[in-house]
Amino acid sequence: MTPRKLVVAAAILDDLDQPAALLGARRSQPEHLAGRWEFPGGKVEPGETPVDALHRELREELGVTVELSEEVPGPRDGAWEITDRHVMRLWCARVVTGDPQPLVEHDELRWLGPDDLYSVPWLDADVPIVDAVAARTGLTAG
Ligand SMILES: Nc1nc2c([nH]c(=O)n2[C@H]2C[C@H](O)[C@@H](COP(=O)(O)OP(=O)(O)OP(=O)(O)O)O2)c(=O)[nH]1
Repeated sequence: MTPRKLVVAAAILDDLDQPAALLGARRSQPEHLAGRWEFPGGKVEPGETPVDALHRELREELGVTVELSEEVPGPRDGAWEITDRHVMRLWCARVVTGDPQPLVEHDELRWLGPDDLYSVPWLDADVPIVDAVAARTGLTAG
């Protein structure tokens, strides 16, 4: 069996101590994923560490540098099963420099507060991960 590729992504929060909003990103490609929302990130390239890959992806996709905080672990050795070919690791983050823009792969970004966290059509695999981020960070309504 071919090992699944590792995708790294960020739950970008407006504030790491008292988060009130999570940054969602709408995919513009490929066609079968276009219009669905996800955590910005991408695949780890050979020779790259997961954390280096995440910083690179966020620079390329959103034009920002970030500070990473805790990882949000998934059930498969700390990773989340997102497709039959990919697993994903996810870290909480905050923007340090730059104003996030949908530069490549996305056509819209939106800060989602507790009341509208599920108002966008997340990729199916991301829904339980959004739940985990909300529970872990206290980003929940009320
Ligand atoms: N970046 C990112 N990808 C996600 C998330 N949730 C989720 O199911 N995916 C899926 C979408 C893609 O099928 C896969 C990786 O996305 P990608 O754009 O970096 O890679 P890709 O489709 O070119 O991958 P590949 O077929 O060439 O191996 O992970 C998420 O929250 N963020």
